[in-house]
This record gives sequence, C-alpha cells and structure tokens, in this order.
Amino acid sequence: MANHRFIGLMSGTSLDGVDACLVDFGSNSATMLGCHHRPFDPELRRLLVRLCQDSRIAPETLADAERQLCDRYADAVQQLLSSLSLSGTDVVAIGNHGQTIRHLPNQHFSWQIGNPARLAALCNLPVVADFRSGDMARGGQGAPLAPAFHAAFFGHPEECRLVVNLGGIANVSLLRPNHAPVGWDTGPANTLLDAWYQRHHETANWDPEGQWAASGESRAELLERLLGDPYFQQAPPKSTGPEHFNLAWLAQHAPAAMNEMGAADVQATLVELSVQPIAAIARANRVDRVIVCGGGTHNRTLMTRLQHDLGNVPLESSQVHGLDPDHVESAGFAWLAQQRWCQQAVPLTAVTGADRDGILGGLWLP
Ligand SMILES: Nc1ncnc2c1ncn2[C@@H]1O[C@H](COP(=O)(O)OP(=O)(O)OP(=O)(O)O)[C@@H](O)[C@H]1O
Ligand SMILES: CC(=O)N[C@H]1[C@@H]2OC[C@@H](O2)[C@@H](O)[C@@H]1O[C@H](C)C(=O)O
Repeated sequence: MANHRFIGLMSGTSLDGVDACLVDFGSNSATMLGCHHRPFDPELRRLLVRLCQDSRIAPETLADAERQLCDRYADAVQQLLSSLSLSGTDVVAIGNHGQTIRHLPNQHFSWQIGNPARLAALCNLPVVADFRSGDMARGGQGAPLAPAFHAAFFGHPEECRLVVNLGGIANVSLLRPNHAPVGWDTGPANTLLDAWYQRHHETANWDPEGQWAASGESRAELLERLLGDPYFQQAPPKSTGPEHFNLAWLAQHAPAAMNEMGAADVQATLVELSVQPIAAIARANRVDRVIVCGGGTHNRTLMTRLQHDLGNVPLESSQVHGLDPDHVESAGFAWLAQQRWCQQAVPLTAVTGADRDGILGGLWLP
C-alpha cells in the first residue's frame, strides 16, 4: 500500500556515494521494495572531503557542494522509482539523512547538508531531514539513531542480539529481550582503512575485499597504542567521527606507523582496531547472535577477523534477516521518516543520553 511506502536516503562518512531504498512498512514489517546506489563522481567526492576536513571553506563553495549533493539525491530518487516503474504518487515521503560534514557531540552540534527544501521541490514529495538536531537539543549525542530501527526489525523476544554497522565509523545496537535498545559508536572502521589504503594506492578508494590487509600482519604494540585512545574506554553514550579518527590521529598515536612499519601490517592492525572493540562488547554481554551490515561486510578480512574474535557466536549478514546490508542505514532513515510522519517518538534516552525520547526530524513540503 502506497501509504506505508517511504524512501530512505543515506550518504555516510565513507563519502562513497548515495544509497536510496524504498521500504514498505505495512503490517509492522519492513519490506525492501527496491534499492539504488550511485557513487559520487570524483570531483564531488573531493569537494565533500574538503568540506569535512577544512574549516576555511567559503560559503559559496558550501552552497555549490550542497546544490550538487541535492541534485544527486533527487537523481537517486528518480532512478529508484523508475527502476520499479513507480512514481512519486506511490510514496508517502522521503527520509534524507544528508551528508555529515561535522559531528561535534561535545558541543551538541552535528551538521548534515543536503537542502531538504530543494529536494522536496525537485522530487515533488515531502522530505523529512535534520534528524540529529532534536536529539542534541535534548542533551543527546545526536548519534547513533539506528538502534530503535534495529530493535524494531532485528530484535528477538528471547535472544540477545548485537547489530553491527561496519560503516566509515562502526556502531552497535545491543538488543536484549525486555530492554530498551542501547547503542553507540565503537570507533573507526572503514574511515581509517580507506584513508590508509588511499595513502598507499592510487587505484581505488578502498582495499578490495580486504586483500591488502590480509597480506599484512597485525602488530600487537601498535594496536595497544591505538586502543589506548580514551574513546575506547569511555562509557556510552558516545559517538564519534572522522573528525577524531583520521590519519593525523594515527600519526599522533603511532608516529612509527607512518614511515617505519610495513604499510600492509598497519592496515592489518587497523582491521583489528575496528574488530576488537565490537568483539569485546559481544563477549561482555554474552550475545547470542551478531547481525552485521554496512560496506565493511564486503571486506572479507574484516569479516573473518570479526568471526574469529567472536568464537562460537554466529555472525550473520542482515540479509539473512531480510535487509540488504548495504541498505540497512538508508532503510533506517525511511523508518525514521515514517516515525516523524506518524508523530511517533523515538526511544533515545538509553542510546544517545537525551533527557527524553522525542519526535525526530523536520518536515519540508514540496
Ligand atoms: N568490495 C569491497 N571491499 C572492501 N571494502 C568495501 C567494499 N565495498 C565497500 N567497502 C567499504 O565500505 C565503505 C562504504 O561503507 P558504508 O556505505 O557502509 O559507509 P558509510 O555509510 O559511508 O559510513 P557510516 O555508516 O559511517 O556513515 C567503503 O568506503 C569501503 O571501505
Ligand atoms: C554524525 C553521523 O553522521 N554519524 C553516523 C556515522 O556513521 C556510523 C556512525 O557514525 C553513526 O553514529 C551515524 O550513522 C548512523 C546511521 C546512526 O545514526 O545510527
């Protein structure tokens, strides 16, 4: 039924492109009707990288980036609908995360660009966006917002489950029977793996299937230094981003890694850095099952190391539970748009530390 269909749009910290999906939320389930991914062209990617890293960008450059980004979002919506032989009248609204260009939880500031008013006009559809401000205004971290969605669709009445998103940043949702979901960012995943790979290769933006990492050996002393960053010991609620975990951070914590150590060994160590905090959470909470999504699921080395550290605990792709691992995040923003549309509060207090649960997102009409 059209009145349960929402489009979700996500472009994440990896800056790889736009994910779009159409989800039907009828009968309290989430049926993925279709999805679409459009990589950013290199020029727009470079512009977005600059916006994320450089604080001296002129407003004109920001305006240009936001206009181009908004065009890509509108294009993704159009492509998605055409691929399904549908039109805007078959959809209630679009939920657009936008592109994070700064996440400063300690200052209660998180900035996503994307121009929802223009997107609504281009697509002739209502757009729900700016999901994080409301949480931060209530004292929350502004992230992660996915745990409520994970609870609704991956929760189980008897099993304790850990949902893991291996994005640029890794985040987990701990789903225990008869408990509100909790969740937080565990630290870096692809953001450091991609950055280190790009420093040593010109051919691609990431280490294909983790082959380069597999050719190296994790270095215990380097790993220990990196895990010494206070973020890993900090108790939740917590969230982070590439503002913190980047190559400058690596150089600061382990100058030797930059020059003296084998580059593939550093990549193998960064895999361990992504995996170990997650495995530790799974062990500490005696989870019955780990469900994984995000682009890191394509990195075989990352997945093999995660399964190794989890021991006998089953590690399953979200696909086993009906959601394409590359589109769980975009589906989450379709769901958050539906929650906003129906004026449903999202459980936040146990996740982000907000002082109360609340309705998230602003609504822009065409
Ligand atoms: N074939 C592959 N081999 C290895 N890694 C891959 C492959 N395909 C995708 N990836 C990784 O997945 C990343 C994209 O993941 P994803 O789209 O989940 O991140 P994101 O949504 O941008 O991040 P976040 O969740 O932090 O916002 C790429 O940058 C790359 O590191
Ligand atoms: C500020 C921001 O964009 N955070 C993202 C990022 O990507 C993964 C992790 O860091 C998570 O906290 C969040 O995204 C997901 C969708 C979330 O809010 O649940």
